[in-house]
Amino acid sequence: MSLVPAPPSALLFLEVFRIGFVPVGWLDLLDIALTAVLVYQGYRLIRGTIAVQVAVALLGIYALSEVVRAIGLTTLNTLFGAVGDVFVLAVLILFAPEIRQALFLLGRNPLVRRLVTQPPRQKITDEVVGALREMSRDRVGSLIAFARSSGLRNYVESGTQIHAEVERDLLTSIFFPNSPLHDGAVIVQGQKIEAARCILPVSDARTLDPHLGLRHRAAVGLTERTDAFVVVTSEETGKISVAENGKLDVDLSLDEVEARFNAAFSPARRDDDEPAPPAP
Ligand SMILES: Nc1ncnc2c1ncn2[C@@H]1O[C@H](COP(=O)(O)OP(=O)(O)OP(=O)(O)O)[C@@H](O)[C@H]1O
Repeated sequence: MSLVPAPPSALLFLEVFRIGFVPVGWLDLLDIALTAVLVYQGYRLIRGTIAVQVAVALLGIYALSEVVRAIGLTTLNTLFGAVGDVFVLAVLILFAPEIRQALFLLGRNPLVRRLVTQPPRQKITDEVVGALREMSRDRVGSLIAFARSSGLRNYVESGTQIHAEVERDLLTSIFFPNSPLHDGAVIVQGQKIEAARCILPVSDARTLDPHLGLRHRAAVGLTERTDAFVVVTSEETGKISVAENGKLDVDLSLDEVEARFNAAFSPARRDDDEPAPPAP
């Protein structure tokens, strides 16, 4: 009895049909489909260029070498063998521009981009902290809500849709006092500023400082109903506050805000997050 485990391909091989006495399995079908896609994409890439003629010539040489080998022409076979040794190198050199373009296109594929690029969270943090620094210094009132697991669609729809990158200059322009969008809240979902001028639910919690105005109460109100993370700059004092889980922390430094932001969006934190308390 053999103790050597069967190769995975043998385990996965499930016969679908037979061509004569040759069994065809799911793996073969997958293999054929992937090869077809690859060849088709390669063809699309070089279609209409001189590379087509080069590819045809190379295929011709390859076919000829196989014929020569099959019928046993020794001298020619040795010659083609020598060519075969440098075949891969020749393909790489001859098709360098096409290969570069294919890799470039592959890198632009959203699926691959997701795998190979870091999520730009740090960039968002930097942009937001930069905007908060400016708005706090210039005493510009602002209210920015960051969606986490609870969707904020209802609130997004109450405002003006933007769907733009999170950038410091855009945030400061939105909240600039003369801007038509400065009233209300900005909502960030994922990597985008989804909307501005959004109306958030106002908290009437008696535990809040009675001097707090509507901007801060709206920040708390949203976090009572959802697990959003909200930052506020006060127009009156320039202080920066963070609202989370129905609580407001006032007068935080930029470093503290950054730490809170990073903690709120770290994957570990998301997993152990308590659900937001129900709306009162
Ligand atoms: N429900 C709401 N949703 C979103 N934004 C709101 C809401 N209510 C008020 N605001 C925003 O808050 C602004 C009013 O701020 P108010 O002065 O009452 O608050 P505050 O908490 O004292 O803030 P600040 O310290 O900046 O003055 C409004 O101009 C508006 O932009």
